[in-house]
Amino acid sequence: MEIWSFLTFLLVGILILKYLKQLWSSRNYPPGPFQLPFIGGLWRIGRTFNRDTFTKLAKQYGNIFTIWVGSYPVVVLSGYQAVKEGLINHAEEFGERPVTPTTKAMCKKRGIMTTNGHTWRQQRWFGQATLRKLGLGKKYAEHVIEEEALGIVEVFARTKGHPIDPVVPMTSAIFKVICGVIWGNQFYPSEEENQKIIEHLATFVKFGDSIFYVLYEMFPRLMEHFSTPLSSAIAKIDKAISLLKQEIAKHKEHEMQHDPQDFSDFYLYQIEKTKSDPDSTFNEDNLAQCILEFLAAGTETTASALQWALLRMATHPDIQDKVHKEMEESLGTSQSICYQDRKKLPYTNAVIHEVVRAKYVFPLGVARRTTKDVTMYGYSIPKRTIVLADLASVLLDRKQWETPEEFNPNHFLDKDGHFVAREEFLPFGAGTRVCPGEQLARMELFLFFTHLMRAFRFQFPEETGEMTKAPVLGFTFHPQPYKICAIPRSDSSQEKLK
Ligand code: HEM
Repeated sequence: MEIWSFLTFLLVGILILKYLKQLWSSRNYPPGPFQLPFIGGLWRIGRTFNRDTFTKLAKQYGNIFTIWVGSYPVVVLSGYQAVKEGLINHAEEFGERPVTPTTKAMCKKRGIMTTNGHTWRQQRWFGQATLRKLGLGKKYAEHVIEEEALGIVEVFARTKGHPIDPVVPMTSAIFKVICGVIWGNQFYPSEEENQKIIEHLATFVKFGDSIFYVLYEMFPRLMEHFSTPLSSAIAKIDKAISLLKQEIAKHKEHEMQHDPQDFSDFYLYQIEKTKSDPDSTFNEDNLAQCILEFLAAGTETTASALQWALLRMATHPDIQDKVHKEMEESLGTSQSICYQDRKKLPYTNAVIHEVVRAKYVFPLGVARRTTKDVTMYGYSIPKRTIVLADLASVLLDRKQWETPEEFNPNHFLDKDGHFVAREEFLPFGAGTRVCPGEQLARMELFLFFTHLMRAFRFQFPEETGEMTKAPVLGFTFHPQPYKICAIPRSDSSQEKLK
């Protein structure tokens, strides 16, 4: 009995000492909620992420604060000045991604989003340069987007003004754009294969939203002994990767490498070119991971932004009519719309930017990690600390935006109605890890939105009650499910606008 009492005292003593050591070592970090044993400052967050919590914490502790997740410090940057100071002025020091138990198990140090160092530099440089080539240089992506935008106009036209939930058609059209950029038009995976990949990705996203994700990050060794959704999520990711590898093999059979047409052609050519370089990280494992990341990062984000856009147009018919009128006056009878046309459509362009600002789809971006000890605003942030840039706080920053809580396209217009690019507009992050798909996403948003606005007036079905405004947090912030009517624009309605 005595030995058990002694061991219990010893264990409690060790835990108390560990806890006190943690409290002591946290004294130089930016301030934050009091740390309780085991859970740290998580008691202030609750089970699900809520924007107001971060706003309240920034108000209480300032624009840089620390939340302890168990014994791990997470430093949060809030508001434009702090995010700019961190991600742009300290770009190198804040330039890594955390390597956590989950990212290691799922991404296996491949691809762009969760890698660091040499692999990240090579994959990122190549990925970004190729997306740019396909998008802006050859106008290839623009062509793919236009086709899908016309496709979705057809889907809405077939509803003949009856209510439709836009989520599935919108997500599938955006998914196809990314597929078109990756695989080209000729060698497209079948609908069935695409569906399987979408399902595998959904399981992964669901795991990311669950409490098991947090528990696994905090206590990986302990959680390995339990059957959790992590093992199923890893299995799904592995299945998605093997499906993508089958597609890569089919692509190779067509020997397009010497006249590259799409992302996989360019990548396969790069593997060939660098095969005798011992430092090359170009291989099919990394290619499959990059493709998976483009599909995951590029689909729900853009589709959510477009869902918000339709919702906003239905709640602001005056703005919707102004957009349509500008398009009629500036584009006239021109059949096709191209990305360059945004210069002729300052109001429409401002509306699209305002949708993305006011309904940030990726509120906390993707976590960063410090590459060395950093001093910021007088606080010491040690090497390898996890940092979150609260991008939503930048897009809603009262010091930067005239009416941050309102949907106000004037945020992006000068007094003469010219479009103004704002440096506080950071929905794609900033610095060395800024979203490499930004150009593609901007093109998609512009072309999908304008094609839809030209063809339809969007309004809620008559029976729609009060809409719940709170967004749903999944991989992104997206609207609560809703139905909308796409009423074809008739000549008479166009006349009325004039
Ligand atoms: C509206 C659409 C999109 C939004 C709002 C968005 C937002 C973001 C944000 C906030 C980050 C983190 C940036 C940072 O750490 O500073 C990111 C990273 C990333 N995004 Fe996007 N994104 C969008 C579309 C896309 C598309 C279309 C693709 C690819 C086809 C893409 C691929 C990626 C990748 C690979 C990363 C990781 C970059 C790295 O770690 O170096 N995203 N995105």
